[in-house]
Amino acid sequence: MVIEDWKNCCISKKFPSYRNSRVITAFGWLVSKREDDEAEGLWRIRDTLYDFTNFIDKHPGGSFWLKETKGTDITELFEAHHLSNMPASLIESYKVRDAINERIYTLTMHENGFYKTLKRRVRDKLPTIDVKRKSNSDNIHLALLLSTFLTVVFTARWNSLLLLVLAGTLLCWTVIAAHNYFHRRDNWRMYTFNLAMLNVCGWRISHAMSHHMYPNSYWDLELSMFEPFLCWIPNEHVKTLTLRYISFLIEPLVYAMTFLLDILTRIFYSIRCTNIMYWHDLLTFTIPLSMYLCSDLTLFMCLRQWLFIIMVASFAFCVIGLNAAHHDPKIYHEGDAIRDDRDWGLFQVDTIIDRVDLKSSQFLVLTHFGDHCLHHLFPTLDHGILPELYPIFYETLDEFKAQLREYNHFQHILGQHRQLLRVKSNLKPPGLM
Ligand code: HEM
Repeated sequence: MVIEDWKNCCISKKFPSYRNSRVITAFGWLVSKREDDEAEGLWRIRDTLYDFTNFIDKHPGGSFWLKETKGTDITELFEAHHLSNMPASLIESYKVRDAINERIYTLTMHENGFYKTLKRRVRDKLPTIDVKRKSNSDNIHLALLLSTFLTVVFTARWNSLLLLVLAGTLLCWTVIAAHNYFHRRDNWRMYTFNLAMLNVCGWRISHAMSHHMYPNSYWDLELSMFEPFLCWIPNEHVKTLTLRYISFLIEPLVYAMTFLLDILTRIFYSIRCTNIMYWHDLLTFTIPLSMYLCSDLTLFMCLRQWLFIIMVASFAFCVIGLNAAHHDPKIYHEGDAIRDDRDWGLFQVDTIIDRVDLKSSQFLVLTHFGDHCLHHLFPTLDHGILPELYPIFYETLDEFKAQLREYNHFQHILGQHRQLLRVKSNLKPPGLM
């Protein structure tokens, strides 16, 4: 079979088959990953197959992670989600046999490579970090949650446009802060992510499993889910000339509709394929319900105001999220030249430019996807802890001749739009630009 050149994926030997589907969903991504990953119906870590069926319900991180990844290669997920050595020592007893075929992913995690070296240093540093920073995050999240509900109630009672916009913005910040929690073991805070029509399980797939593990590659759902409306892959086969310019016009609409489209796609997929709706999808209705119970508004008016709040939240979420770290012509995207050292951690560094203007405030970091590079490398760590890791992060980057790049928000917005226009691949890898 002849594979067109543009389908050569830089981090895997296969073009992900989910990209051939007409409707792209998080669960569809997992289904096709099971076909592509050479895991022979089991769980694959490096070149070994394991059967964790009896461990699913005992997994301290919650059953979701293992249940959903059966039949896939979990090498990167497994390494990035555990800092202690205990999980690695546990897997031996679940070993079945060696895999028949080679791993399809070409990223590496060698013991003396960048990621494993940094991870060892982070593991040693963690016991010395003040846990108060973690409870600060909890307090910020709780304050945001309460303010969101108070503001939606005041909005319904006083019918003010300003309050509607404020409610939408607070909802957006609550959702982003909730993202701090869904990368970890199951906890109540992660469900507050669902308040804006999104779903924590869907995002654990599209964000934690897909985007975090394979950012800016064909495997990254946070690229493919926005296509063809917004397309950041610098490739004329994926991004047509018309779309490059139309994307500028339709961008505000896409931003405002993202949350609504997320739930509509899940409903569509549930009707056409497999049900992926959960009891916690109902949590989003607590917002219109509080408006209805605490004001004299009719049900119709409450629903109208709620939709407006959701659209404001969606717009703010995209302004923050899509201009946070990953899109600029200097950032690695699928098709660009990649550095020779295929270390997974270095790949993360090359696909990110951090936000420099957030660093001074834990509130801003938590609500604006700050400290993004460290968060990608260690997703289960609280955002409050990450600043403490910079000295060892810089030291390790220097040793491996890599660099953490930083922009302010304005530079990111500019860069993201230049990336929407870019169709020529970078010929030099990010480290050598
Ligand atoms: C799909 C692969 C996996 C994912 C995404 C995953 C995810 C997680 C998460 C999110 C946590 C909680 C971390 C925290 O809140 O700090 C966790 C903890 C844990 N997991 Fe997993 N896990 C996976 C596979 C496994 C496997 C295969 C084992 C062992 C057989 C395992 C053993 C443990 C243990 C012992 C803990 C608690 C101690 C620790 O955090 O190191 N996990 N896991």
